[in-house]
Amino acid sequence: MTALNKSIEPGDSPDLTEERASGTFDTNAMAAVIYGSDKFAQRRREISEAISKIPELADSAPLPFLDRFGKVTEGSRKLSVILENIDKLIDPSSYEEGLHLYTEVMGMEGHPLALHEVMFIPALIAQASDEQQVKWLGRARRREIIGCYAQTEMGHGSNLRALETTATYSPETQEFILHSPTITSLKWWPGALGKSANWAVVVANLIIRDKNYGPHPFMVQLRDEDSHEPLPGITVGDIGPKMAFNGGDNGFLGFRNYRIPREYLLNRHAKVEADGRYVKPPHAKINHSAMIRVRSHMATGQGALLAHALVIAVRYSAVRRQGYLEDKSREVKVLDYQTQQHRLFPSIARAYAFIFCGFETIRLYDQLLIDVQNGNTSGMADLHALTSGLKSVVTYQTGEGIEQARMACGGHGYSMASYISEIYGVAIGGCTYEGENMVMLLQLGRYLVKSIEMIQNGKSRELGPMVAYLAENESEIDLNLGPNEYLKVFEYAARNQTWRATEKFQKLRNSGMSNEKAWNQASVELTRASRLHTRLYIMSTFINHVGSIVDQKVKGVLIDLLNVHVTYEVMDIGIYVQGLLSSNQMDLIRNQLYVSLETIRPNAVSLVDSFQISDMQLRSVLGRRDGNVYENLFKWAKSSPLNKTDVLPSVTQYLKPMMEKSKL
Ligand SMILES: CC/C=C\C/C=C\C/C=C\C/C=C\C/C=C\CCCC(=O)SCCNC(=O)CCNC(=O)[C@H](O)C(C)(C)COP(=O)(O)OP(=O)(O)OC[C@H]1O[C@@H](n2cnc3c(N)ncnc32)[C@H](O)[C@@H]1OP(=O)(O)O
Ligand SMILES: Cc1cc2nc3c(=O)[nH]c(=O)nc-3n(C[C@H](O)[C@H](O)[C@H](O)COP(=O)(O)OP(=O)(O)OC[C@H]3O[C@@H](n4cnc5c(N)ncnc54)[C@H](O)[C@@H]3O)c2cc1C
Repeated sequence: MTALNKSIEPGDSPDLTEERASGTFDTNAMAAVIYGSDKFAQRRREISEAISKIPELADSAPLPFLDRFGKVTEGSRKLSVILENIDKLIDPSSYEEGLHLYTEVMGMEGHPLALHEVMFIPALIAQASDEQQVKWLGRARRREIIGCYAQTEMGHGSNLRALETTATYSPETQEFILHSPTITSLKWWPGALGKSANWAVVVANLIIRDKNYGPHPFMVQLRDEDSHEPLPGITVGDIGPKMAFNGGDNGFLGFRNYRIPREYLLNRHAKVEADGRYVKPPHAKINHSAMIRVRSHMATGQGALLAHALVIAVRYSAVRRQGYLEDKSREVKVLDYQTQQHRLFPSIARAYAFIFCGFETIRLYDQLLIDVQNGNTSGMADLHALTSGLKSVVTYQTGEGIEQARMACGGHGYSMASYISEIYGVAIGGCTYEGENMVMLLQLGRYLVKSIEMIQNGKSRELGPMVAYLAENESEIDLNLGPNEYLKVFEYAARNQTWRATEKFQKLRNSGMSNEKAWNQASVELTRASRLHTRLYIMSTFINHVGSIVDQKVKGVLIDLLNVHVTYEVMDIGIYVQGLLSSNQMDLIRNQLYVSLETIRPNAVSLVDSFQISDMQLRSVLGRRDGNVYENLFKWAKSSPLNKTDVLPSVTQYLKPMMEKSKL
């Protein structure tokens, strides 16, 4: 019989082999579900295999032992090896294959092309005219130039309308003059801006004859293409070390009356004619499209980060033995403790849920892109609201899940040998970038309030499908019927909270308070509504996705995982459903959750193995596929640069004299 879990190999820790043998489904079949097709899951495995055959693609040292300079250099070194071998490794026209290659080789600490791929090229695709694409897109795709996306300034990131960088049109020379008038107007944070990029999409206020037309994207050359020196009028550099992404060079950028041709305004949607006439775009917020794209991809991206931490924590929990249950002759795997399962299994469910929900959101984005290219911008507001809420909820919950995974690994989780703190630092960056989470929850809040106002004005029929439930009456809940009933519980909670928050806002406003003050005073309640609405969306896409799965064994275990998800999520929002569920019903759900944890237990390792994250990509001693943790932990510690000598110079120079002095 072939093993269902394809990861069993001789020499593996017997504890992990035992776990893999208890799995009830084929992990390759699950990987096909996670990565969208059997073909792509297979390609991922082939790419990982091909990478492992090129020794220069391996890290030259464990990344945690490198300093900042070493990390930045290592990223560029590996990038050059990738590019020398690219045709052997991937189909260069496949974005997904490229992403897998980069993730595996470069890791998550940042590299010179990260923003080039994630924002610069997408901004050119969405915002450059056909002519401009001929000029720049091919060069960017061939990596003749390295680009970044420079929008945020030292003084302003959230409030785009207050950006200070100006691009003033000069009809005489047909140029824009870029200028940074203050310290706070320096571009600050853009990834790869500091040292790597030689071009940037720069967001600046378009000024024509003293009139400010708001932020617009411009294509700007920053550095000489031969010498890589900054061009005259450009001040650029690295902003220093960060919580994570320290292999990346997030940068600052200032302009001193820096001139670019009129044709460098990215003008697919808005234009400036030679005489200075402004041609309006079809939608006022069309310049935000690069951000909507990244936000649309963040659910899968964050799901993958959560998956990394869970692979580590679940595998380690199956080899870590501590304490006893009934059998006092042998310590128990910590994964057998209910508290450990409660800490980890709902996060496994969330990782799957985020990935599945991400598929749907990316599909919506791809459709919107086609619609917008055809002049139809009607879907923009819906997707903006949805992705604003989604990026906020998935980044926050991913951060929570990763931190729980770290604690689930005890002391060794705190060591960089686990690598979990790096994953955490990267993931929680997402709470801030692409729109600070509270700010984005409030964007969704605006949309929800407007939806309620439509209902109040008798326009329920005009509500989009995602908010139609706000107009429904609640029905009886029978919790024995499965996930769809839990969905109704969530609908109840989201509907109730959205109405309450909206009514609070309206009441304050009707009392004579200004719109802004009333909004501010209702804003915590509004963010709560946005979170519930978003969690409802995540749950419903999870349910729909599981419903569409054909492989019965895979579907069976995903239904078990869905049961963990729905019961955990409903327990987690207990305070919002007190009016709907009795305490007996809450007890019933709590018990269902405990039963579902036990049900999922034999499949826990197979569920995380199915993410098929190679050891190279995981970079974790605790999460190793073979489970041989202890001997490798010792090896890892011995490779610390501090252990190169038995007596450190700092001891000779400072500690020894101190101890000698004390002896006198
Ligand atoms: C496949 C791989 C692809 C992706 C990657 C995958 C995964 C990611 C994982 C890892 C990524 C790794 C590396 C990347 C790392 C970092 C990248 C980070 C890059 C950045 O951070 S770029 C900078 C991002 N900055 C922001 O997000 C700023 C946030 N602020 C805003 O967006 C705006 O200021 C705002 C939306 C909060 C407000 O905008 P505004 O002032 O212009 O508007 P108003 O408040 O006045 O609202 C007016 C009106 O307009 C509506 N509106 C706003 N935006 C939109 C929109 N985009 N579309 C449609 N409608 C919009 C708003 O709702 C209002 O409507 P109303 O009807 O009046 O209520
Ligand atoms: C790792 C990383 C990578 C980045 N990469 C890029 C990049 O490539 N390109 C780029 O241009 N930028 C980038 N950024 C910048 C990022 O997009 C901004 O930092 C982000 O949009 C938040 O803006 P801010 O820093 O101005 O936060 P602030 O707005 O100053 O937030 C501070 C606090 O104020 C609150 N707040 C602000 N406004 C409101 C409001 N209206 N209502 C209620 N509360 C409010 C926030 O909730 C938060 O608690 C990156 C940032 C990070 C961390």
